Amino acid sequence: MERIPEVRESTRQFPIGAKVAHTFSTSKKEVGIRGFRDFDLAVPIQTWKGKTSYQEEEELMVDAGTIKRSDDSLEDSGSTSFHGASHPPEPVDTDLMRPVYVPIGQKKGDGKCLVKNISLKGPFLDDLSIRMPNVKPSPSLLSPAESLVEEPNDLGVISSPFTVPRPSQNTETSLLPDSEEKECIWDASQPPSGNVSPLSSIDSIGVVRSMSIVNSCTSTYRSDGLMSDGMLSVDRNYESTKGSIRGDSLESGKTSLSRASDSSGLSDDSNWSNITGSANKPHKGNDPRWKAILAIRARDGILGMSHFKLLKRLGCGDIGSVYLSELSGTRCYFAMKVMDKASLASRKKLTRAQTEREILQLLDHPFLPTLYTHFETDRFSCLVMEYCPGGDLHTLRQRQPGKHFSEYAARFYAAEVLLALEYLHMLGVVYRDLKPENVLVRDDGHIMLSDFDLSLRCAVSPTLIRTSSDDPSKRGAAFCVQPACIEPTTVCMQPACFLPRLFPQKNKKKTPKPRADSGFQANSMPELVAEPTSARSMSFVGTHEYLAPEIIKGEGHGSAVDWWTFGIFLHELLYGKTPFKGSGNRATLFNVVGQQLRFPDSPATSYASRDLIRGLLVKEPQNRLGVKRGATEIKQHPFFEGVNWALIRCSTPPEVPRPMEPEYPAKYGQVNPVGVDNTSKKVVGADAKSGGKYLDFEFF
Ligand SMILES: Nc1ncnc2c1ncn2[C@@H]1O[C@H](COP(=O)(O)OP(=O)(O)OP(=O)(O)O)[C@@H](O)[C@H]1O
Repeated sequence: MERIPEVRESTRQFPIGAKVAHTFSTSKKEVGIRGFRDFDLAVPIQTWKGKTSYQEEEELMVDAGTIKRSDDSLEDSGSTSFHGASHPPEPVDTDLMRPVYVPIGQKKGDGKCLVKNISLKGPFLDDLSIRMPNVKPSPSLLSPAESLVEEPNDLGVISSPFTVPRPSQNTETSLLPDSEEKECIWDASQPPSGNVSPLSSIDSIGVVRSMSIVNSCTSTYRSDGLMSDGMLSVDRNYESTKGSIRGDSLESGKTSLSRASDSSGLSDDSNWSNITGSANKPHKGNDPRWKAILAIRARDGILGMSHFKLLKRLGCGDIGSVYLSELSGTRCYFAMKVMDKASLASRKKLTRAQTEREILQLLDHPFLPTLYTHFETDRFSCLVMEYCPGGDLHTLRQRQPGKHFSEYAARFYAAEVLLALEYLHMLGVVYRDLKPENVLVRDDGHIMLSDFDLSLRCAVSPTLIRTSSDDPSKRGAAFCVQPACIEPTTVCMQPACFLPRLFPQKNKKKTPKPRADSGFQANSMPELVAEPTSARSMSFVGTHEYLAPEIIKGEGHGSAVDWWTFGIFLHELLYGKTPFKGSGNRATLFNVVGQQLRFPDSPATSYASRDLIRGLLVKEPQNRLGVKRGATEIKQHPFFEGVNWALIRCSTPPEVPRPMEPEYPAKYGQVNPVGVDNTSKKVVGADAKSGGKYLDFEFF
């Protein structure tokens, strides 16, 4: 059983002006804070409050053990400045996610140290001791060995003194300015390439440590093969301000949060939209919306705001608002996500927006959104996507008797989501934000997984595993060995849809065997394993009730988080609630990490469904169902027995939304984002907000 983490009752906060101790004790043990000299410092200075967005950075100074505001003088050559809280520290509260703000930086030429970023660490005692291997103290503070390290420049910013372990896997570098902060991912199966800073190491307690530094990260390779460090991350806006209430339920409004890195600039590749054709989406060839887009493009050259009528706001997310829009005169409807570029920049959400766009560009799958075009105006960045009139699964669930889906419906939606996740993993995309709110229902009742701004892009090497009955070692490689999901009486067999002719089912009820033994059924079936199992991120990303334990614990996470969230998702569909929800976010996170999974007494569910959820909600990611062979092994679970994976898109969904009303414009009028005249493509002034033919509304 897992240890229930202790609360850091004795964590101190340091108000401005306070003297900062070099060490302090906790209820568990003394945690070393070796002081500013080494920049080996963990200073909790600010309590994070649930929905607070820290947008305006304000420098706080740590000066010889004293925290000051940035407007105080920085004369002392030993001073360290760091971006800290945006307002004075508040009294200590009991919020679980109290961050430990860690200044990191480097000495400037004048002896001052500008620290660019801070990191929010997890809630546990171990997080208090944070090694800061990236930081280059002043020569006078260095040991002789450390003095050999290359000197920092004197620009006052970290220029990139550290080595990205696997640059080829950092997929976010292409369009961003050098000074961007980026999430750094790495392949945990490989030692880092290039020069690792001699200062890189794991801390004394062996806890994964990572810091966000401008455009760089550092890594440590542990002898057990796990990367212990290497993260580019800072986002104090890590809880989105969305939190909207959907449906009538108290548990609605799950909020995505992100401590992943954000950037301060977005590339303007406005040409991109107009080279996006069906060429990279071969399955869209017969789509009338593609044809309409292409026809306009052939006629007018490029597509822009003036080609669309915005009819209705569908919703508002953390990085933009989504509008139902019509490609004028075509009766083709789209969902247009409109993002205010200045707002993105000021809120450091540009990287998220860019990630989402890049991922959308990749997709061509029936259960994932089609990005029809993208364009930029002076003020806005717009993504034109497929419109889903059926709302989201959260709302749909609220309408079900007992506010939960039948097992039949849950299986259907879960199966489609599973295929979407499988496809994403094949593309090297870890989705990270699965929840019913993000599963939209198309006009035909099939699903569409939406919202990729929290996703992680990483490298993946799809592998075709050919097993052979006469090669036991290879045979084993294709088997799903997930003891955690297997109870003594359980058999994980190939579902019927995988067995026609090829693999006759063998008395599975009479002779239950562990799944490892049942793997013989696949003894000649080639299997594609396309799971980005080695990618690791240190970001704190997701939605409280859906966060995987490894994310909460800050251990580094990879694609297994999607299988965890898939388990929570299935639980919510079947029972109408998530399994670890507590009285607040703090309690929820504790439950996720430490509480055993227990199923509600009602509604009654099948053993197979519970077994699957149990297998997915294994706290240790390495033992979780799906982690070895991805969706393939989940598809083979008995819960999905009978699912015809290849033809599921042709099956009849549990519910089909009412047909779309044809006269949207008449009903809704035409609406327009504030400041945009989509007939002239000009940004118009404040006058345009009042009156006129457009309805105006705010963005965020
Ligand atoms: N393709 C679509 N069709 C119909 N409605 C959509 C579509 N895409 C988004 N929406 C609606 O717009 C809302 C905002 O979506 P958006 O993806 O911007 O943010 P989000 O899902 O709320 O999350 P986040 O804050 O993480 O971006 C959604 O909640 C959904 O109701």
